[in-house]
Amino acid sequence: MAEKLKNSKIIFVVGGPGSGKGTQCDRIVKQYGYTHLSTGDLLRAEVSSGSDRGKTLSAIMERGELVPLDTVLDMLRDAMVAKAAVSKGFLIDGYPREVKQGEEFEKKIGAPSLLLYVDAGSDTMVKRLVKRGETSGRADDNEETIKKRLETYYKATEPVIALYEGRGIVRKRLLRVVIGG
Ligand SMILES: Nc1ccn([C@H]2C[C@H](O)[C@@H](COP(=O)(O)OP(=O)(O)OP(=O)(O)O)O2)c(=O)n1
Ligand SMILES: Nc1nc2c(ncn2[C@@H]2O[C@H](COP(=O)(O)OP(=O)(O)O)[C@@H](O)[C@H]2O)c(=O)[nH]1
Ligand SMILES: [Mg+2]
Repeated sequence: MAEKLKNSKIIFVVGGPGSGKGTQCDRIVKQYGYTHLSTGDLLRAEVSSGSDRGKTLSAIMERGELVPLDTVLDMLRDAMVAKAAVSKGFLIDGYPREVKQGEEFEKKIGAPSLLLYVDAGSDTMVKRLVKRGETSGRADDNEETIKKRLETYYKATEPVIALYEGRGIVRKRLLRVVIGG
């Protein structure tokens, strides 16, 4: 199945909760026409479907914890395969959330050519999320869950950035030349 994805360009978009990943991805899609896949959105779609799996996921997300690796990776791969034929490249928003997620992705799908790091201070992230919570309807945009999400981010996700920095593919801004036009 992953055969179809062999030549796909992949960009990981990583940053804390509320750092602006979704906002940056929308801008990149408008300019470059990449396919934006947010793993958080894929998970929320499963929750809204009302399935048993969705109910388990929703409880994990409300605790601000990470969903089991295989669940996210299967959903992500299915979504990528569905778009492979028409996509110029993929913006994978909110993934990997932990080093292991990155390793498994590379084994099953392929290596990213770039990691876009969306950086924001924790006070800024909290303020934005509380504000977004006024209208987002998201069960995890409340102060208690936001605190947990930040803890999870600093503990599990920041090491992902260090890993890819070691490979020299982390960028804080996207240059036109990098994304190829
Ligand atoms: N690879 C992933 C992606 C998401 N999640 C879970 C934990 C997150 O807290 C929740 C929501 O994911 P989002 O990416 O939507 O969450 P963020 O906290 O980054 O918020 P945002 O929409 O602001 O990016 O889903 C996960 O376990 N594994
Ligand atoms: N002031 C300001 N707000 C932003 C910026 N980028 C995103 N936001 C807001 O911050 C909130 C979180 O952004 P979002 O893109 O959903 O972040 P994500 O959680 O990383 O996907 C939203 O309400 C955005 O409107 C920015 O550059 N400046
Ligand atoms: Mg988002």
